[in-house]
Amino acid sequence: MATHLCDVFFNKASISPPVLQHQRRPPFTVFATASAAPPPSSPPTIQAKPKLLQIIGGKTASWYGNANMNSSNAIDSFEEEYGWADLETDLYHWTKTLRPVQWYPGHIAKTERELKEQLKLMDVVIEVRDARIPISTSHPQMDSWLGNRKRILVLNREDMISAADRNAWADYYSRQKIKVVFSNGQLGMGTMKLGRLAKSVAAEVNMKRRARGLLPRPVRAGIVGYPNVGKSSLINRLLKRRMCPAAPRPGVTRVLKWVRFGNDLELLDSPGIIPMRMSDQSAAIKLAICDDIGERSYDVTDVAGVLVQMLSKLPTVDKSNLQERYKIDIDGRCGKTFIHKLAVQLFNGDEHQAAFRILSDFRKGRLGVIALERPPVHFHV
Ligand SMILES: Nc1nc2c(ncn2[C@@H]2O[C@H](COP(=O)(O)OP(=O)(O)OP(=O)(O)O)[C@@H](O)[C@H]2O)c(=O)[nH]1
Repeated sequence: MATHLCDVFFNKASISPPVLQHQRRPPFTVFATASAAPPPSSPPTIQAKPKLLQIIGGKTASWYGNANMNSSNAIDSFEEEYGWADLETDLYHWTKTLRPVQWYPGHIAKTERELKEQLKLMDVVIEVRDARIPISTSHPQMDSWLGNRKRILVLNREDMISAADRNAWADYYSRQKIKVVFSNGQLGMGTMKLGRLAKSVAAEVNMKRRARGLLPRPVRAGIVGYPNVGKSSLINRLLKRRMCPAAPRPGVTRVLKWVRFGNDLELLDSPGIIPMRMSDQSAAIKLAICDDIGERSYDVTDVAGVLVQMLSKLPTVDKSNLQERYKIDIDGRCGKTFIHKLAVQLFNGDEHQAAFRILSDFRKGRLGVIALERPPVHFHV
């Protein structure tokens, strides 16, 4: 008999989880040569959870509601509190027994093949990630595909995370000397900076061409990333024209398309790519929650159940808002019970509809600005 989501929650203590994805994956280096990608097939190592969670991002333990404590008190109390690493451990156990999330439609396989070819033409790659889940939207093979090619990292949907989340990520990447642009593809914030950065790369490329006696040419920038992270919207914002189809569901862009941006740049819009096998199911469930993977790949009730449990545990979420919105107690022990209650209350017992309502509220930002990831505890410099 399949283990129920709630049983998993209560029985997790006896099992050791593997090292979580965000603790495994080393960062890449932008505009540089270092940092080899981890072999995609390397088996997960078992590692004990660190005793003390170090906060990256120059933030103090006040993140967790202890604003007035001195540092030693803060650390003592912080150790006792539930943090991001605990959440990842729980997530591993919650997702372990659920139907695996897998999505690799034909157009993605085709895109992957074509992108590898087009990469040879690109002077710079603009990699777009979802700011709510920058780790889960980083493709494990991207480093090996790109090699030493110049790269600009964009965390899009910045409007969906808090200033504290943003600061934590900005600090995390700046410590690794990675240039990151935060953007809002819907309203256009960050696109001017992105345009400037891409054009400065263009200038560099053409300087080198001139030095070799070649005529200048428009620089080619490929925009790549997971489905539905906002690639086409960013291009439309950059061009100030609706040149690429954009819609609130993954898999809208189906073909690669070059468009011209001024005299200096050519931009390639590409369909979202995703690994053929999602070995990290915690990451996969976050993609499903954020609508960054096709809906046919997951069970909506399972995914909404995990979301409820995450919301009830996340140190940055105000639980009273949720209770007020749905008029149901949220205690974090069983997301599916919550969904069942909501179904009875509002949808004549239809749990699918109730689950969909919760996911849609989260995706539309009705539950507040909520990031599902924070920078890893330890990282390579
Ligand atoms: N809230 C918010 N929504 C955004 C942002 N950027 C894009 N969107 C919305 O997200 C949805 C997906 O955007 P697209 O530009 O189609 O995403 P894509 O990465 O090209 O998607 P694929 O075609 O699946 O590869 C659209 O409904 C956009 O309006 C953003 O910064 N904030």
